[in-house]
Amino acid sequence: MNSFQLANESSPLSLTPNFILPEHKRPNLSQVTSLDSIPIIDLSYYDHNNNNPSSLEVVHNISKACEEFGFFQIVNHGVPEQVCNKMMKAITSLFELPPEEREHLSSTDYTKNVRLISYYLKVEGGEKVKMWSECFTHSWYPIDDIIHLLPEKIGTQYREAFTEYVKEIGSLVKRLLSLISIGLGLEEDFLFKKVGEQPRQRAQANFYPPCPDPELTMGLQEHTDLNALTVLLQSQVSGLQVNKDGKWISVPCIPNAFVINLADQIEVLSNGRYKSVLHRAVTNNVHARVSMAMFYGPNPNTTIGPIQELIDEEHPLKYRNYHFSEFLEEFFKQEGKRRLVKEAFELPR
Ligand SMILES: O=C(O)CCC(=O)C(=O)O
Ligand SMILES: [Fe+2]
Repeated sequence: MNSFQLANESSPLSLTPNFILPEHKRPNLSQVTSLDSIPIIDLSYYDHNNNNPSSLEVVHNISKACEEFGFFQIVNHGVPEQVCNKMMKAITSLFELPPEEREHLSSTDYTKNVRLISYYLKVEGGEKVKMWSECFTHSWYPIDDIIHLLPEKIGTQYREAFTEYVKEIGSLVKRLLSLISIGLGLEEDFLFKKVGEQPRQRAQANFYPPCPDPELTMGLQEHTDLNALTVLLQSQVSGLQVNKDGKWISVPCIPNAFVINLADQIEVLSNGRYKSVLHRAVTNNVHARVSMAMFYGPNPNTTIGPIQELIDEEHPLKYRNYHFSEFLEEFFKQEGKRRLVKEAFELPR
């Protein structure tokens, strides 16, 4: 795959035109603020068997983060550091394979379970501008069915690391969904039951090589995640930015933390109370950056719509009910555009 070719050998600091965004789509990095920050939540203060003040505070802080930012980081979450490190190493090795060895994985067919993709943005005139990233994506449920789909070529290292990682993330997601359910005033297993029967789970390993001019291009264009909840692990190189009240704020790298991102289905289920917010990944010209997004979403046959208990006079019904498969269809229809997927299911005011 020739994703990161430069304009010519003698001028390595110029990008080929197919990576250069029109001016109004560029990251405008000088405008990004680090004054505001997404909350950091220490999960060790939560005791499942005890309604003590510190447990209630954890639930409260998560709920507040979901309302105000749609994003938070968690520390002391119980996932062993070495499991995460192994996963990051395996992803790095995958993207270090010579292009000809990973080329056969790339595909634009989104019905293919395992594939390497390059995202793009369609600009005026229908032209495609490539993002400065490569993403390796596949499902993660049920893990025993997936693991043999991961090609031999990418090695046992990834398979082994992923098998361990997935178990940890599976139970972390369950804990997070119960904390989020309690925060919404629901039974603690509510969201897990709603999303959890044969969920649609996708993993996406993102790779952002150093970019000669980070002001001209983007690692991943602004988007919201289409699933219910995303658990993101990032290497110690910053690049993720979250939109808060129209301003971009950067997400600092904290050792052994996960970034938790509420996605579209929870926004809809919570009738708009919890936010699925725009985020993007920018590049830098020094270090390669790697991240692993674990997307957790409903089965395509699941009916999604605002939870009855969260609708009242003050919070009138905001979205119509739909099968998640309809949502996916709309999502793929908007490929390459600034996606407005959940907006397509909003009810008129
Ligand atoms: O690399 C990142 O930090 C962001 C990744 C992301 O937003 C995604 O994979 O949906
Ligand atoms: Fe995302």
